[in-house]
Amino acid sequence: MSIAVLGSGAFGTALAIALCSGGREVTLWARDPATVTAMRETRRAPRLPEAPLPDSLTLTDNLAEAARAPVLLLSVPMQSLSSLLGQIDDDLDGTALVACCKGIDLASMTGPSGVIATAKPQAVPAVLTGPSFAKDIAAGLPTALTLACAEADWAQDLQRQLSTRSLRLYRSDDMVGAELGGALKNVIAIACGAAIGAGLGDSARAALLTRGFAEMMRIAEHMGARAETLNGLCGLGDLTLTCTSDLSRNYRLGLALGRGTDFNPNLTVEGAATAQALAKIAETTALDLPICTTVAHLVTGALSVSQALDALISRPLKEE
Ligand SMILES: NC(=O)C1=CN([C@@H]2O[C@H](COP(=O)(O)OP(=O)(O)OC[C@H]3O[C@@H](n4cnc5c(N)ncnc54)[C@H](O)[C@@H]3O)[C@@H](O)[C@H]2O)C=CC1
Ligand SMILES: O=C(CO)COP(=O)(O)O
Repeated sequence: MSIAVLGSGAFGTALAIALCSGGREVTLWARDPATVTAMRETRRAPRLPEAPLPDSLTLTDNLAEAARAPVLLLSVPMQSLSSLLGQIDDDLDGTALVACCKGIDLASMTGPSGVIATAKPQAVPAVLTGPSFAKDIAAGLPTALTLACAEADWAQDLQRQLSTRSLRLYRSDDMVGAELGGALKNVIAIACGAAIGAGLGDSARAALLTRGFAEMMRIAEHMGARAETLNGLCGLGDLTLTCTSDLSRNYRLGLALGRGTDFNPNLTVEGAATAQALAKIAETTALDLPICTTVAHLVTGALSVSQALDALISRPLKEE
């Protein structure tokens, strides 16, 4: 059984480490040859330096070679997925492309499964998502994720191939629901971080998390996802983790905005772009998305934290 992970960031590295258990043949691809050389020498990856790379893990900067594996885990940031797939000449007929990124592509306004379907229509798209920090997966701590694939045989096969003793995958055929859960929770996590950073307290965070989840459900229904999917690991599960942990970069961006402190611009914060996509959707549909649109204005600086909170709190009273 051979698997290639494309993208050597924190998440790709963690997945590659976890999958090396159980005798799988795993390759980790990074785009930068110098990074690959350094990883070979140090057996560490720059975005997850605390985790040693197993001896059995193959490291490469050769994309065409890595892409020959029958299962490819796509672990680059959402806005880079389309360009990554465009660099692979092969049409990947019958290859399983498992998206591990969380967000909405701003160019196509679709999630990862839509990007895959456009770039590689002959491939089998799937989504791996749910509450999990790279650090925990790499350390072998217990983690449960959603593996979504519309093709039943593939879903079962991938679930088996990608589960380990510490990584427990639940199966779903609702790819849109699974990928929306992962994308949308990041936006709500920014809002929750901002509330805590501004000193508004845990009760305000619980309100944002719950009303944010109501917005996630509205968007999911509009996009044809099933409510039960969002109630699972990839929706409610990941929302809970990301809105309550300092390990989350989305939450930490919110904290920095709330506190008025600096934030490292080199960190991957998927919720910032996803919020812009949601603001566009709110503009062009009748969907009521006050928290998501407020976050969109907050991250661009169009609203200050106090203006954002005023805008939310002064909305007309309504039924829950
Ligand atoms: N870090 C985590 O705990 C988790 C991350 N994710 C998701 O995984 C995705 C990737 O995130 P991280 O690995 O954390 O990010 P990261 O910031 O640690 O790494 C991103 C990696 O992608 C590479 N990259 C960027 N553009 C590229 C391109 N065009 N071609 C090839 N490589 C490119 C960068 O060089 C870097 O190695 C995100 O969508 C994130 O939401 C999902 C679950 C957990
Ligand atoms: O998706 C994640 C946890 O499930 C990681 O969260 P951040 O991208 O906010 O760090």
